[in-house]
Amino acid sequence: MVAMTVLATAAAPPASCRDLPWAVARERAHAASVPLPARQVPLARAAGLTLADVLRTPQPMPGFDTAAMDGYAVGPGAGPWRVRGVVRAGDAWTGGPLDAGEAVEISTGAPVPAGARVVMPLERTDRSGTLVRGPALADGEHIRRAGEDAPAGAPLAPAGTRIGPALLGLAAASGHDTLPVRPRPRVRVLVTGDELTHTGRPAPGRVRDALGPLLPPLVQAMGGEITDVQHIPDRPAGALAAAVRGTSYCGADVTVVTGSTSVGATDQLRMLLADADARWVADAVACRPGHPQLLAQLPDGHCVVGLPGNPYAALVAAHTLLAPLLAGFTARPLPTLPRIPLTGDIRSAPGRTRLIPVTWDGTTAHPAGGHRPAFLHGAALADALAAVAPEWRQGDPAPLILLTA
Ligand SMILES: Nc1nc2c(c(=O)[nH]1)N[C@H]1C(S)=C(S)[C@@H](COP(=O)(O)OP(=O)(O)OC[C@H]3O[C@@H](n4cnc5c(N)ncnc54)[C@H](O)[C@@H]3O)O[C@H]1N2
Ligand code: MOO
Repeated sequence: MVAMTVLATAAAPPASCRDLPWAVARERAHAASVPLPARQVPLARAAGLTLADVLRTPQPMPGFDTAAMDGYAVGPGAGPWRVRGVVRAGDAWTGGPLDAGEAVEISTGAPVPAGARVVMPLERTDRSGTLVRGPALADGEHIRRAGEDAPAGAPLAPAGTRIGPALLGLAAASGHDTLPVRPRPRVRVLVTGDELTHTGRPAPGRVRDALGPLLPPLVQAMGGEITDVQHIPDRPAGALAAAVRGTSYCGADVTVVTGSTSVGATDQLRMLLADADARWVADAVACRPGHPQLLAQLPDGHCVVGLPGNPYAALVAAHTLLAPLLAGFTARPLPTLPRIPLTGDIRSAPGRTRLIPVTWDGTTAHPAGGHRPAFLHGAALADALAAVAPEWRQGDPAPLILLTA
């Protein structure tokens, strides 16, 4: 908990973190967080989390010589082969090695008896009584040898990998029941703005809160977890400071404050952070929209992200500062952004990176729709946000942040 009394020495943000270039702001936000302690969780609770340690297979994969086709495992020789028995998936063959001229009927996934040279697919064989004939095949055909995908101890995935469905299946296939993970960083949201309403159509002068509904799924897609969305009145002054302080930040690792980043009478965030002797990471970013966004750390390390009240500006700012910060909490690398040719009715901005919602047809990106700071129309239809640098020219590639939420 941090005392937030007004200090005569309250520090203004240093010039070194003011108006950061957009790419630098992402890097600084990523470097600002310390990875959360690792814990072991069952596979069923690991989806979407981040691997905290290298994943190795404790056993060879496959674990035994396995038939890759339904048919016959045959020993040496050109045939015909005498069928000695049947092995189905899940069986253990106890009949000893196959000698020259011997075969077993076998199912896909069954253990191949020692001595088998190949598995012949059923549809390429001709059986008569206990004798089976088949084509000449190269040694080992249709047999998956033990350890040929990965020997015991082989690394399967590095620390920092996001745990998706395929990784869960791979972990299970190699014999793991639990995984070492970084938990989701916990994020609470404080929505400010006395003009905001939360249901129905807003009356004249009132504005419907767009960020309360937008932020929880966005944070989830960025690898975090929302603990709480609170609505904080602008008046009386001091309500926001008290809410930020909260009781041990309500267990959150990050506090996101919306709608208090500007310089108006009710925009208290910068002042309360300065009063609390916060360490500034980013005090405004040279981008459009989203310029007044900020990131600071209270003396005990708790991170506070300020998102502008304009909803599209807030979305841009969340992708600029919050996503890299959350990646750092889980020791994920800062994502490298694909660079895709961009065309359309776009103007770059001198000295600033413009963030434009775009659709991407597989080769070229195009503007998706309206993207003034308060309007989410383009973003709602977009595949990605394109980061348009000041020097960008029509048709040049631009880095894309893919929108997965
Ligand atoms: N004198 C200056 N004024 C402003 C500047 C500036 O540099 N100097 N910057 C402008 C820019 S750019 C932005 S962005 C905003 C950021 O202001 P705040 O973060 O303090 O946000 P508010 O002023 O409270 O709100 C701005 C706008 O957004 C609406 N809003 C707020 N919260 C929500 C919400 N949850 N859902 C929907 N809409 C929301 C609010 O009603 C305002 O219309 O400052 C400019 N001013
Ligand atoms: O840049 Mo503000 O962030 O225009 O909406």
